[in-house]
Amino acid sequence: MDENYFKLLKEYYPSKADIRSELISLNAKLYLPKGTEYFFSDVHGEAPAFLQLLKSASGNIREKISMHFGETLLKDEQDKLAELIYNPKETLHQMEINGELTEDYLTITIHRLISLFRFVSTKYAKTYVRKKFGYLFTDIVDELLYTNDSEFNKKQYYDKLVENIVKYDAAEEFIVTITTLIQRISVDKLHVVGDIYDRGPSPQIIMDELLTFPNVDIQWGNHDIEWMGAVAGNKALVAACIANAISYNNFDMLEDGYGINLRPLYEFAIITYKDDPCKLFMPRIFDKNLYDNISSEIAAKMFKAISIIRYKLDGKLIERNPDFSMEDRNFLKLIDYENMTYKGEALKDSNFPTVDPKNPLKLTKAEQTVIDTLSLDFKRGVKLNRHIEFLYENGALYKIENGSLLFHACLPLNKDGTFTEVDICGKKYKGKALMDKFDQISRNAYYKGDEKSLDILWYLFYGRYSPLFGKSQFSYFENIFIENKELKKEIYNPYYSLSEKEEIVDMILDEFRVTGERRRIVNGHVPVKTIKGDNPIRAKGKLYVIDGGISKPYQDKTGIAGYTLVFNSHAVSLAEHKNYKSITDGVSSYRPNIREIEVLHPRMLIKDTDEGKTIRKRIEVLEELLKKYDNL
Ligand SMILES: O=P(O)(O)OC[C@H]1O[C@](O)(COP(=O)(O)O)[C@@H](O)[C@@H]1O
Ligand SMILES: [Mn+2]
Repeated sequence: MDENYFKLLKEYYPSKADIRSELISLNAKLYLPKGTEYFFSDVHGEAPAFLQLLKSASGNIREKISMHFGETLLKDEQDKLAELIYNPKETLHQMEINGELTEDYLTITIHRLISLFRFVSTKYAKTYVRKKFGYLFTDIVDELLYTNDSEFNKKQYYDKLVENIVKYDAAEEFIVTITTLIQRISVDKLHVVGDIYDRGPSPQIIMDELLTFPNVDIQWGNHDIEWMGAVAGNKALVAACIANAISYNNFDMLEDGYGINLRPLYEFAIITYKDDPCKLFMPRIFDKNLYDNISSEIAAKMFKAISIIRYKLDGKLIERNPDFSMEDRNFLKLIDYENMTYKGEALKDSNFPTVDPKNPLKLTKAEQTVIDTLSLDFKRGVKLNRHIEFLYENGALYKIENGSLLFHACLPLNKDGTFTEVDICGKKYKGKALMDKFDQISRNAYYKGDEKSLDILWYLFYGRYSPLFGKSQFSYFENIFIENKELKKEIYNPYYSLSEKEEIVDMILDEFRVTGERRRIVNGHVPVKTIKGDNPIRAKGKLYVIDGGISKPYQDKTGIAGYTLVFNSHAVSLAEHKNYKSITDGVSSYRPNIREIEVLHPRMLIKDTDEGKTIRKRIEVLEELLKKYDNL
């Protein structure tokens, strides 16, 4: 490192004492226990369940309450305290209505919350805990937290602080502050292994929450890249987002949540498909819209209208990208319009008023207007753009941290277990290089608006060798129009059977240079069918697949409401969530089944983590600075 570097660094440390003080705390920090990492995946727009799991730290806060108050509070009181921590505003509001918000209650509750906060934050350094403080009540929280009320000299001071919080009507705000802190300190890091978008009704609420979270990373899923591509300017992906959303009746999300004006599509659909009942396009309704109620009959017309537009745009994209080798997915070109068949199978619906058999990919003028206006809303939507930007800034195709290699779906493999070479713009990539290339292209699409990169985002959503998709085809056309199951089959990439083997997982971890005694891959994407005996733990514990179906439409298939992975200083554990209702209804008493999978002996300290490595490097540099200090 050259002199200039140290000269610059010296400006941050006005005296040698400053460096020494930093060195002392850094060296000590290495011996604190590692913070708790939470891994979620495939939350698919299910905001209430996700928020519940996040706020309760997958049930961990309830566990802490019972550890701390097990001998002094009845179970019912513990539940109530948990409920207050998860949803402070709503709980206090309800108590006020019930006339339960007495001064006594507020005083006792503040004491309890402080005591719990002290308990959950003991494993962290004071500086770390302080960093989590917001801007409200900072000094008061600090005093209460680090003053022991049993210290005789300070008892009165401590009690007066709490008393005056209540007296000056600040109790409710204070409770909200301290409960948020308890939540924040219980989850040090959040990893979302993809698929925040599609199916469920409110991905925008999940994103709003993630935006407030101090330490979160996202490994993009195929459904995220679809939305990212749409916002970046890929019209075929705009059509896909709208079609997926309407097929699940997510009108509130589109119009109220993201301000996407559906009026042009609506008008176009009711005119064009006036006498067509669009039976095959009825939306699947799991959640009712509160603000934007549209009848299923109209929704079906809109779904069909945008689907035809989608197939046309897909077809054109496939044509202009022969290197994608996706001609067999060019539905409208493959239809035999005389016999109304597709790949030899009869079409269940053959009313295509806007398709010209001689030029099936040509959008009518009205269709063009519809997709142009929708695309403009994707481009301009302030909230949507903030969310997508957040995905770009805090996300990537994969991440490596503390021995975990995280990616959403797969790494394309050949049947013999070797990495599949994928042709991108005339050059072949495989393994880690393939992931890095796709990552870079995803950013070029958004930040530079590069046309080819925009088309590659489409490929990442649907493509045969996309590491985000991992299947032979996405049967969104066949599922609607064709009876024959053979044509609908989506065949998984060999990754899915091969990754059951430890040596394959080791090979992938080696490829990504993930070292260490304990290392693992964490994936989402494929629902783990627990009812059928599927196991989320594979390859002798080196691969976890945590898509267990927080997504409501998938719970019949999985039998549960998903998995979350928790990695704290004691163990890597798998939390199995029973069902959606048990998460969102049993709010306060909710505790998932927790299985400890990798037990860590001795307890894992910061020095054993990636953060520890960074700290050690800092120490090295600071020690060097100290040596040179007088001569700089
Ligand atoms: O049940 P839906 O919503 O129609 O989705 C089914 C489609 O979703 C996919 O599974 C992709 O979505 P996932 O990434 O959530 O698995 C396709 O392979 C499949 O055709
Ligand atoms: Mn997925």
